[in-house]
Parts: sequence; C-alpha cells; structure tokens
Amino acid sequence: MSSENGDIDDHEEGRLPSEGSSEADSVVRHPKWRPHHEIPKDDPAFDGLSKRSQKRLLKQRRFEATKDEKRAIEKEKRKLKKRERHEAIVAGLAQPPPKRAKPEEQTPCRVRIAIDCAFDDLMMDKEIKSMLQQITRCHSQNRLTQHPIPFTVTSQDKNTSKIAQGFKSRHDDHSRWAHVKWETRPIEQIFDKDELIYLSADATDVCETLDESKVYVIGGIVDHNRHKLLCENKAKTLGIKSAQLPIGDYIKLNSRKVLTVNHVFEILLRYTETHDWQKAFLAAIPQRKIENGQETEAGLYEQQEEDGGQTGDDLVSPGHEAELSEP
Ligand SMILES: C[S@@+](CC[C@H](N)C(=O)[O-])C[C@H]1O[C@@H](n2cnc3c(N)ncnc32)[C@H](O)[C@@H]1O
Repeated sequence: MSSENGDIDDHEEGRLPSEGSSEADSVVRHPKWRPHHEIPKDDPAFDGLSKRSQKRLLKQRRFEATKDEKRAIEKEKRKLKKRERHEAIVAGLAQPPPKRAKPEEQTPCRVRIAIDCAFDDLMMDKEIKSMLQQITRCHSQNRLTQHPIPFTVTSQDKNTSKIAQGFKSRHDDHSRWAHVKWETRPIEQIFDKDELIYLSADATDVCETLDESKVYVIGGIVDHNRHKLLCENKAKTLGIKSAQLPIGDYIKLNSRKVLTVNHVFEILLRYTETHDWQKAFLAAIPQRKIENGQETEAGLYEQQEEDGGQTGDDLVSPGHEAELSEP
C-alpha cells in the first residue's frame, strides 16, 4: 500500500519492505511471510537446522516468550465472562447453572456410551492432554444431571495407555468417578458386536433416536482430521454398525460436522433428557459453530466445570479449533 508520500508501506502484511528496488516493491509475499533476518545468526541453537526447523524453533521461542502474558489475558477474559454471567443471573436475564447432583440421588439412563480410547498412538502429547480434558468434561456433564449416562472408557491398560498414565500423573481420582467404568480391554472384547453402534460423522446411517439396548461408541481421539474415516473404517473392520448424528436435519454448522468427544457426549446426554435433537444440538454445540446465529445454550453450565474453569472450547489447543466443527 502506498503511503501519502508515495512510499511503500513497510508494515503492510505480505509485502516486501521497500529497499529502493522496484522489483522488490512489486513482489507480494504470502501473508505469513516474515523476514529471515529474524532468525538470529549468532545463536548456535539454529546452526545446522533446515529453514523449516529454524522457523519452527523461532515460532516456539516466540510462543514461550508470550505464553505467560497470553495466559494472563485469557484468565482476565474468563473472570470478566464469569462476572458478566453472574450479573446476568442476578438481573434475571440468564439461568443459574444447575447444581451438582449427588451420585446416590441420580438415576442413570439405560442408554450406554463407550469411549474407545484405542488411538493413543495416533495422537501427539498435547492431543492426549486434550483427550483427558474431554473425558473429564463428559464426567462433569454427568454430575450436573439427575439422569447421567453411564460410560465405559476402554483400552485403559495402565502400562500401555497414555490416557491412563495421563490421569495418573494428574493425581486425579478418576477411578472412583461415579457412572464411569475403566476397562483395560478393547470395545470388541467387552461388548457384543450386536449391541454396539459406532458413532462416526462419516457413517451412511443416521442415528434417528437412542436405543436403550445399545452401547454408543465415541472414538476417543483428537486428531484434527489427520485420520479421515478412522472410526468408520474401524467399525467396518470390526463388523459393527455405525451411525452419524442427525445434525444436518436440525441445524446448519459453519463448517464440517465432526465434533469433539465431549460435545458428542453432551448431545447424547441432552437428547436423553429432551428427546429433541434440535434442543440437544443447540445446548451442546458452541454458538459460533452454528450458522444464522441460532441461539444456543452451550456453555451455560461452564462455571461448574471441574477442569479448571475451562470451557469446551478451551479444551482445544490453539490452532486446533477445527475439530469442533471440524477439520
Ligand atoms: C474428533 S472425532 C474423530 C475424528 C476421526 N478423524 C474419525 O474419522 O473418526 C471424535 C469422535 O466423535 C464422534 N463424532 C464426531 N462427530 C460426529 C458426528 N457428526 N456424528 C457422529 N459421531 C461423531 C465420533 O465417534 C468420532 O470418532
């Protein structure tokens, strides 16, 4: 962009700084282009690295340098949101979040869910972390309702499962969570194939209702769609029926309809309460993911989360938001 005196604006993103060369002035770079001189020449950590690795290291350093500041900003934002929500509740403009139910006073649903955690090897460490948080959130949702859905987390051998090890290192007393079973065996060894329905956004069949004699399997993976058709293919290989949620019949999403484990879990939970898919989707899927700004209630219960006040969205690491909508 030319400034008033006709010079090239060096700050315009994607354009080379003016260095007197008319050729350089006319070259338009990719918006993510940054000058190479940012890579420190006298830092031995960069020696011998490929350009790509140098950039990665630089990016990591920038991230480390700004991490605390960004966290503090996020914390402030959360505080503000919490205050706003409180004020809205006091003013009668929003509903107070439901209270946690005591396990002994809850009546579990007959519908069952299994979270198939046999995909550790396909996830990076931060994705494993995200998976732990998503499972925690499923449990948190169960604690807020009178009729929780019992769920089994499968493939949880403590010697081989990164998820099991992750929970252990968090000193979480997860093994005592109400309405949750931790199974070392894989799904196909625990349940009869006939009672299993593998949920998959890629399935041809659509889940019209929830059948109390079935176990609905959610693929316990955060993969940002690197592994396309993963669960659909697994269901086929095991000879298990698969089905997708009827999202398209009720709401329009801004992007693809692959959801996170906790969102799928919450949709099923809300459906068992209301028997209304539309209400279930609007209650569980974040507003920004829904086209035409249909009012959602997603996040209404966030304050009561056990996972450090994180919202479902927070559970997705930066740059990985795609999976909410999905990749
Ligand atoms: C992040 S997704 C996994 C995506 C993975 N690439 C795949 O192909 O299965 C996590 C799980 O949520 C469930 N899920 C997500 N979106 C769904 C949808 N629209 N319908 C049914 N199940 C869905 C599936 O069980 C899926 O395995």
